[in-house]
Amino acid sequence: MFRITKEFHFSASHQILGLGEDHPCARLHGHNYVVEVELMSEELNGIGFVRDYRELSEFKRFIDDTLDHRHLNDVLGNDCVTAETMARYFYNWCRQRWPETSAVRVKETPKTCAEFRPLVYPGARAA
Ligand SMILES: Nc1nc2c(c(=O)[nH]1)N=C([C@H](O)[C@H](O)COP(=O)(O)OP(=O)(O)OP(=O)(O)O)CN2
Ligand SMILES: [Zn+2]
Repeated sequence: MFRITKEFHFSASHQILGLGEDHPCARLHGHNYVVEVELMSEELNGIGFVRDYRELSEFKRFIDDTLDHRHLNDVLGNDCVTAETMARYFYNWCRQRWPETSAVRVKETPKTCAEFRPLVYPGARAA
């Protein structure tokens, strides 16, 4: 099995409501987000790629156009924008375009990481 990853970076604000008032994340704050997209395949295409990293530039454009330097609660339309919910949101976005997508990780800080990975990897053939 082959596995490739590519990182994407953006900055945005959010506020997690429903936490106690004394919880710092209930206050408006921001992160320099790092999103890591993972693709897996048992086969390579004729070039020897799981998929050309350059094809993932569409995800970079999506992030820049819709999320970068924005307030995530407004963009995503809810007040529970956690690293976990973002990882699932990004997974679904990537999976619709690239069937080899196997997981997405979201890092809000250098010390934390949330991953969405379906329990059963649906599998995909190389494009
Ligand atoms: N399971 C989750 N826990 C928390 C999330 C999350 O998305 N999922 N988010 C936050 C905050 O939004 C933010 O990420 C702060 O996290 P925290 O680790 O508390 O960051 P700090 O830099 O303040 O941590 P230090 O321990 O002071 O370094 C909180 N929890
Ligand atoms: Zn936060």
